[in-house]
Amino acid sequence: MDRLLVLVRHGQSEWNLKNLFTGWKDPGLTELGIEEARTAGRRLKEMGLQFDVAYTSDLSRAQRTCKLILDEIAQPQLPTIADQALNERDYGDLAGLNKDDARARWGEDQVHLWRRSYDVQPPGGESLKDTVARVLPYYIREILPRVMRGERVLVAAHGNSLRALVMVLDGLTPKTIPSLELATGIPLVYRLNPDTTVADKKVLEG
Ligand SMILES: O=C(O)[C@@H](CO)OP(=O)(O)O
Repeated sequence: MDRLLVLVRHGQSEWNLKNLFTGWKDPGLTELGIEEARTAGRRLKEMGLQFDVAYTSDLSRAQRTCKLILDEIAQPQLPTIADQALNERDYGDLAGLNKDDARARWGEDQVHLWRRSYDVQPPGGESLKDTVARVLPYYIREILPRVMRGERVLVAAHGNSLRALVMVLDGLTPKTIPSLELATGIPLVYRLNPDTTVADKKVLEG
């Protein structure tokens, strides 16, 4: 049985381009982001991958990425479930601020802690730990049972909601998670063992 789970971060957004903290704000994709999403779809197509269901967040950059991928793999009508549980980490009061301006104001180290540490919350927002606490139950309840039944599942979501999932799948720790960066539009192709651990992981880049 093929227990296939593919994770893809959305293509470049307008706010990625402007270097703004985004979180639950809802900017669209840039031209490059659209192209990255199409390229992700082409890579999945080259691997001969098809899906039984897709999951995405409540935010348009992930939904558009999902749609562009499904168009590319000729599955435009695939059942797609959008849920807030897969949204980006809520950046709280940082949302809309320029990341370089934030470094100038609060210092490189503090901004890095807010962006990449496991348990430091940005002001008014979620730490990665908080994000894991909402993404993981949704994964266990909604997504994992399908994968274990042999349904092939695509998840198009966000840098930090997917870092939360990859942390669990790859067995990363609060110490090792800060160095994990997920590039836009690069599919992570997982195959799971019958006990839900990872049998195989491929990163579809280049
Ligand atoms: O701004 C955001 O919401 C995220 C993803 O773009 O940024 P960061 O990489 O800083 O966590």
